[in-house]
Amino acid sequence: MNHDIAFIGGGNMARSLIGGLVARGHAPAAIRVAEPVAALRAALQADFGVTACEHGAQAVAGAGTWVLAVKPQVMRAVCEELAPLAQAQRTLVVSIAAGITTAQIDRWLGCGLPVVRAMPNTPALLGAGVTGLYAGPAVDAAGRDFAQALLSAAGTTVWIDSEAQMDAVTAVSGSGPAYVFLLAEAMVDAAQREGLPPEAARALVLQTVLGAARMLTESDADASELRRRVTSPGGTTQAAIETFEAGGLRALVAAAIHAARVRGAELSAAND
Ligand SMILES: NC(=O)C1=CN([C@@H]2O[C@H](COP(=O)(O)OP(=O)(O)OC[C@H]3O[C@@H](n4cnc5c(N)ncnc54)[C@H](OP(=O)(O)O)[C@@H]3O)[C@@H](O)[C@H]2O)C=CC1
Ligand SMILES: O=C(O)[C@@H]1CCC=N1
Repeated sequence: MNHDIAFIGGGNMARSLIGGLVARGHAPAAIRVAEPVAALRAALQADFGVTACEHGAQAVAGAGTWVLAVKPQVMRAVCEELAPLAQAQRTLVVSIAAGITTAQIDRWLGCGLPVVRAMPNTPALLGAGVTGLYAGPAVDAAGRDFAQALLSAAGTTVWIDSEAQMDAVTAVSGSGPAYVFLLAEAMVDAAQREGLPPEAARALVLQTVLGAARMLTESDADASELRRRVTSPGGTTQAAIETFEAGGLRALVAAAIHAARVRGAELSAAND
């Protein structure tokens, strides 16, 4: 199998994936990116040594795998423009777009192609991402293996058997880093409101998030047990946790993730 990879779209997520691939030893010469924004092309070339082109046709020529990394709103037009080349090359297609289904991608590319739907997240840039993967019906074992190897450069991977669940994956882990960043922003703001200088507030919050994430992934205890160990009866943490619970934090998180999942389905329907 030809291991050259063409990215269509060189924005935030493609940049994270390319950074992960190059950091893990994938040859930059075997990665090409199509990206209309000149400044993004220059940055990708300078930072990772990959080849960046203005047009999709230049990037995909000879590439065995295409990673479709454009917004859902332009995916149909991008695919239809590349359909003749997709049919000629019979390429493996990996779409990372939120909401857009493997059947839509296949139809827009002219039908019959192996399409993998992947949902990575931005920690991919550090090799600390997680990707949900779903293989469409035309994907063979070699295609699954290559898609998994590609996304493994970004972190861990989880295969999903039912494509309908990919919108939930998107809502949980695709968008999830933003939820953690929002909590960090709110904690830094609150720390300053309580009188801490901005730099101290930032340093305290960032290391707290990092330390807590490491405990979640490196200790045997689950999140509720780790929380219990911080929460001295009648102490400071209890006062904070009771405030979160009284404010409906759990229901709010559930409603937010539900809204993200519903939005994924809407993106599919609205851009068909
Ligand atoms: N950001 C994230 O955390 C994640 C994003 N995704 C998915 O990844 C995809 C990209 O998202 P993201 O990287 O955030 O978006 P960005 O807007 O940062 O990147 C998309 C890039 O594609 C470019 N583009 C537009 N049309 C074309 C074209 N015809 N050929 C090549 N490139 C083109 C855009 O240029 P221009 O701005 O000029 O339109 C833009 O630079 C989306 O489908 C999203 O759902 C998936 C997981 C996580
Ligand atoms: O916000 C979005 O639509 C994309 C998909 C997951 C993360 N970012």
